[in-house]
Amino acid sequence: MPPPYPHNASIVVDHASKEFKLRHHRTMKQMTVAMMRRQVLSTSFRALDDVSFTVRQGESVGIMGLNGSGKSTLLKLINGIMRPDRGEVLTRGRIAGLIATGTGFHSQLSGRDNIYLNAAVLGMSEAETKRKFDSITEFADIGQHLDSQVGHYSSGMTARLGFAIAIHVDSDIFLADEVLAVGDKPFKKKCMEKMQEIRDSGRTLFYVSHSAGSVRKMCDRVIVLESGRVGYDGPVDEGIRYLHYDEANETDEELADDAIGADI
Ligand SMILES: Nc1ncnc2c1ncn2[C@@H]1O[C@H](COP(=O)(O)OP(=O)(O)OP(=O)(O)O)[C@@H](O)[C@H]1O
Repeated sequence: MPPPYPHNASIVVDHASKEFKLRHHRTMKQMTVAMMRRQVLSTSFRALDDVSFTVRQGESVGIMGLNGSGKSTLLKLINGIMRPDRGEVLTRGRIAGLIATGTGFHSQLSGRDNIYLNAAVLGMSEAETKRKFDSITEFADIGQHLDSQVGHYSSGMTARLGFAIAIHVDSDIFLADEVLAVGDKPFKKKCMEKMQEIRDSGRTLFYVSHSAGSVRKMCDRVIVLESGRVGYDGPVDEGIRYLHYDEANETDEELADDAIGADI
């Protein structure tokens, strides 16, 4: 990462913005009619608006905020799936993680074949994948479904396989988006333990979550996004207070996640 960025920076987001176009008409016919009537065909919508922060190597950062506030978009910029329209997003080292369940999977291939395919996409050699294969399948714990096509997997099974592969990539930065959203309780607990291990190994952890409990357990800093802007960036407890995510407002699901967070 070139100067003026700090030498120990792992992720630098520098005045980054990302816009999407919202089309108001879906079909060619609707668009033609709208054009003839001189109506607006689309409007721009800023999902991320002048976002800046730096994450040091080894920091674990929780990304929180309401639905649609731009968390996944931010992860996609960091992962390199998307580029910012303005500003810069720089990362140092190898990135792994689960940012959208099932991305990179080929639905007609078996779980077994997808492990090799997905691992290769994430930069693992065939020999490395072979070496780690048993450990990956043990973590995913999808049993006899390993040889069924992934298109027939439940969302939880797809997430299990995706997460199991991602944690076996030797990365410097680990991105996790809602990994706990679809897994069952034992799997959520296993994921949390694994992410704690990742954090304790000195890798950078970037963790999107709505669960105050798991962020409290996992992270030493919280960034809160509000309509695409950084609303808060600082210590975890204050961030959670900023969001008013106190126990009184939490759903059963969040309380269950908190319990898992407290378990480990
Ligand atoms: N490819 C896209 N095209 C158009 N709009 C998009 C696209 N991707 C995201 N958006 C919009 O950008 C906004 C931010 O979306 P994003 O998925 O980043 O939010 P989020 O904070 O991760 O939400 P959630 O908590 O619901 O997962 C949303 O309004 C969403 O509709």
